Amino acid sequence: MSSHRVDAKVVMLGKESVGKTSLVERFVHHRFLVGPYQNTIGAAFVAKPVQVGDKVVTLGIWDTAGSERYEAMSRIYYRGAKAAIVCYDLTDSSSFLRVRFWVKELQNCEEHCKIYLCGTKNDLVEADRSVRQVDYHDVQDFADEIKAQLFETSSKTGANVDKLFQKVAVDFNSTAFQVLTEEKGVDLGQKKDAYFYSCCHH
Ligand SMILES: Nc1nc2c(ncn2[C@@H]2O[C@H](COP(=O)(O)OP(=O)(O)OP(=O)(O)O)[C@@H](O)[C@H]2O)c(=O)[nH]1
Repeated sequence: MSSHRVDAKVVMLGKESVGKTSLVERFVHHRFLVGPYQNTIGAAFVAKPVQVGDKVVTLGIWDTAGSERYEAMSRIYYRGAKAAIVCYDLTDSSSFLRVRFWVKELQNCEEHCKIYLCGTKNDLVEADRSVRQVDYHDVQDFADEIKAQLFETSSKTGANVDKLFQKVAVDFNSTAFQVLTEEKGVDLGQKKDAYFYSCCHH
């Protein structure tokens, strides 16, 4: 298998500083970077193989910039994604408003993209319950409505991070998910430009 071979395109979406880069960093490099927050510009790509039973599913993860300034670009990155991890910060209710925006966007433009909702920074909530601004049950109701999976994670402690990406890989590998797959895989080496399609406008 070529190191560029990707089975499933996964896109990280969500308001700036909700912790998208930290989630990917924890999942791929098993670490949590401390120090001044650096916002993502454009998007970053990383591929990671995940063992699913006797198979290996390589996830190609696009970590998009959350800043609204880069929103139009994020639309380019979710094009053709098999899964979208839509993140919000459990301690910031405004970040959940962006979740609704991205979910609508995906429903309108990428109907075959499976949605995962991810409430981040759960360590802060565990340390002090009063900082929680987004209720678990409210989000679970919303997740049921849109047929999405819900995870509450902490990139600091690692809680639920592997579980989230493992679920993405398992779902992709499942028959139900694969019938939606038009192509078996995308070779980034050959199809780099394929990611720069025009985006969906309303
Ligand atoms: N306590 C805690 N802090 C976190 C966690 N995840 C991210 N952070 C912090 O939140 C800030 C933003 O994290 P990023 O991962 O850069 O956020 P982002 O969503 O990629 O931001 P953009 O690139 O601007 O879209 C950083 O200071 C992180 O250290 C977490 O699980 N727990």
